[in-house]
Amino acid sequence: MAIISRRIDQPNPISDTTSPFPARPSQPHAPRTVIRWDRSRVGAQARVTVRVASAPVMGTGRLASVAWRWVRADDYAGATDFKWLESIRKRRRRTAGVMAGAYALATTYGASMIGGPGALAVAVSTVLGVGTAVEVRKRIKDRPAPMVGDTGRRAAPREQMVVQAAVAAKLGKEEGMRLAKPIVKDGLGWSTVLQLPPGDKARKCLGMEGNFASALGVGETQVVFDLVDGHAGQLVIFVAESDPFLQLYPSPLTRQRAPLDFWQGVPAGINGRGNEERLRLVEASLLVAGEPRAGKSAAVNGIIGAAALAVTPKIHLFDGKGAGDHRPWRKIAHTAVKRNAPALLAHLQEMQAQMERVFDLLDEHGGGTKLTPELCRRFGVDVELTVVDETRYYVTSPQGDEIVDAMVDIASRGPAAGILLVLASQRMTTDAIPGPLKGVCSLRWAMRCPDTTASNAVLGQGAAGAGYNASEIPRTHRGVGILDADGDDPVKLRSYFLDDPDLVAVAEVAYELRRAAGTLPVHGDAAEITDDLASVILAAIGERDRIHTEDLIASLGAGWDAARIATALRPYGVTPGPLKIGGINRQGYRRDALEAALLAA
Ligand SMILES: Nc1ncnc2c1ncn2[C@@H]1O[C@H](COP(=O)(O)OP(=O)(O)OP(=O)(O)O)[C@@H](O)[C@H]1O
Repeated sequence: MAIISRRIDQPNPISDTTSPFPARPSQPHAPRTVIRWDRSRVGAQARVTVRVASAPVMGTGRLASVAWRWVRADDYAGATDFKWLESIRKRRRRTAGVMAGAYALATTYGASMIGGPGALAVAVSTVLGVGTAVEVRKRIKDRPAPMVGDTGRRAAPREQMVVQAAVAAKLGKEEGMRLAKPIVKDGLGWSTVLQLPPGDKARKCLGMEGNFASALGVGETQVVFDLVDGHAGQLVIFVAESDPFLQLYPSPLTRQRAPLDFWQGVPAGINGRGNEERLRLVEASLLVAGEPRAGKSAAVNGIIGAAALAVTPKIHLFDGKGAGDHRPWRKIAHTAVKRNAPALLAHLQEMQAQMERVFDLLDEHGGGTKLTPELCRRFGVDVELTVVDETRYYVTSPQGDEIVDAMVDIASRGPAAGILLVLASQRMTTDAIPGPLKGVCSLRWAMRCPDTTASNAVLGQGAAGAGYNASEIPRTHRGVGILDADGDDPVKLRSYFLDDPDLVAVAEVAYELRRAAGTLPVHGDAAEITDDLASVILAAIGERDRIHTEDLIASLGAGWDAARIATALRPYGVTPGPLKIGGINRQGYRRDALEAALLAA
């Protein structure tokens, strides 16, 4: 069904060469007569003639029908006081009778003045003229052409067009399809609520935005469907003026000059309706997946930036790709390790130990089952954010099984203790993101995926069928993804973007804020960041062949204790042993043992 009728200057379908008449032999020097038999034009002319001829009759009929409904007092059809209703009808019948009498009198008078047939013709044509005007006005109103707003730009379409587009897009049956709310200007577009025919479900329409956009004649990504709370048969339709996902949204973090409240959520990006989406990381672990160059690092950088500006969260970065995507954050990160699976395992085990400590604190102090900002201050603990980029590198390493077990534990129980996990992956296969791990990440962010299977692997089985398919995101829409937070319907958004200079600037502001708050990590300076904790320990041992654990702790600085050193070195098979230094026998470490283990790793 045509929704927006457009004038198309079609070529004459039956040209000279295809004429059904045999071509005349051309006569030299005689002007050639071309016979055009334009069937479509004849049809169009016939249609126009019928439409013009029918206008007076249809308009007069319409007038008569309105008059008749008025006399019958149909506008008071719902009234229950029949006596009162009958009095209205009586009054109207009288008025109609007076008007008909006046009309007859005027015609009779006209006939006596200008002659019978002439007066009759004037009387009839007056009525038909009014009828024609009514009909023409209605046809202009109903014409299915895009409305043009005051500014000359295309404004909201008419109700009828929206309903017709909904029918053409097969959102439901024609009968009973209507708008439940008027079309209103809504931000950078318009919106309305569609009432589906009884029995048709609005949820079924999710994912059919493309069909509707095609029927309406707008871009696929301009249309957003939303469900209406409390009504399964109504659908919110939003249509943006232009493609909201082609715009670049600079991150609001670039304007942040004061510590940010991480507990209020991380600004993630802008959805199809132009509204901001936030990620509540303190409630769940996040999985970000998508094909190469889809925008995972950009999304993750926004999260790290927010945590950095929040001043207190401790940030631990594990880069399985090794491309240095996290380089700007190293100044403020408590851990920044590249391609080192044993180091990740050690860190995860440390996070598990921290998780148990927090749960014990919560239990002992009866402070509830979840960490809150207030409890953080009371217990002197901080949120710990671990970001693992290119997870596949780690889960397929020799430590893979242990890493997956630790990740599953942290992803499922950690958020309540402020131990947060963000995993990013280019691959969605089970070797990259094992099933149990996927199951416990209740925040899932699918950037463009290569196919529906991959998209479902991130968003869950059946997500594509329910209208959420990240493989349908155009390749040009980098940074656009579908965010599925348990408990809410998934939402499409474009992440905020921090270009390289912005990243450096935000990291600089975060560094200063952390310095003022006294929350910079012990190394505190980019130059001191090494690839993993074992290297940090080796650097702290320095030129000494052997060192007692307590001297090593003093050398490493704040944030270190015997347990942390032991956890960091365990994956390398390095354990403390009794060492006699300066005549004192205590537990300590040998430099050569650690060097050998690091070389072998
Ligand atoms: N939200 C965004 N807005 C605008 N452009 C973006 C956005 N996100 C990503 N891009 C563009 O896409 C490019 C690739 O993004 P990014 O490096 O984040 O992808 P990736 O998925 O991490 O890639 P890889 O898997 O190869 O590491 C960026 O350099 C940037 O130009």
